[in-house]
Amino acid sequence: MSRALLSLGSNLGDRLAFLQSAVDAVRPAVVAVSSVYETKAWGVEDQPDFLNAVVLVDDPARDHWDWLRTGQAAEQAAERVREVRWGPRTLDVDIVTVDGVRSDDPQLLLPHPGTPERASVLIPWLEIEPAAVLPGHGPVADLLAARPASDRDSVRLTSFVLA
Ligand SMILES: Nc1ncnc2c1ncn2[C@@H]1O[C@H](COP(=O)(O)OP(=O)(O)OP(=O)(O)O)[C@@H](O)[C@H]1O
Ligand SMILES: Nc1nc2c(c(=O)[nH]1)N=C(CO)CN2
Repeated sequence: MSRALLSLGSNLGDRLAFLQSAVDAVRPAVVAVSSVYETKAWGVEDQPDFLNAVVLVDDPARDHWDWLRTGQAAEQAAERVREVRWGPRTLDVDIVTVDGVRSDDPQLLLPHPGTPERASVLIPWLEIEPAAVLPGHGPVADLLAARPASDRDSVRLTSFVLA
């Protein structure tokens, strides 16, 4: 069993199409896909708004490294150019959690260390798993409640739909 939560982000080009391409890359394993949210950029703030979503996947045949490779292949297919840390990108696929796996390998940190601070991940995650728990950090609802209101307000539900 390997159940993973992937976070998807795009702020360059046809953002919705790039998010859809990531969902397509994991299609047979998809358990749930969140709505699409438009979010103010964190990290490097002077860049276009992102579209963000999360997808829950399950495939007993895959381990956490397989999910990383799949995400990176989707990023490459989106012709992502790696330039600035936290800078603009056609597609970002982060592996948020894989079962209860903890990893401090820099190639695959699990859970993804940015998660507790990112309303752009916590809000869509709660939408599809209201009782979600981030291993080592506690209930996702509590993590979101701990964020300043400005963070929560920087995430807006859109009417875009991922198929
Ligand atoms: N949980 C993870 N999910 C995806 N990539 C990870 C994870 N942990 C470590 N990495 C590594 O991070 C690198 C990718 O970094 P990337 O350029 O996407 O960072 P970023 O998206 O700018 O920042 P952040 O990781 O804080 O969202 C890859 O080399 C990958 O191996
Ligand atoms: N709102 C938002 N901001 C970001 C995002 C993202 O997905 N959403 N990804 C980044 C690069 O990792 C940098 N900043």
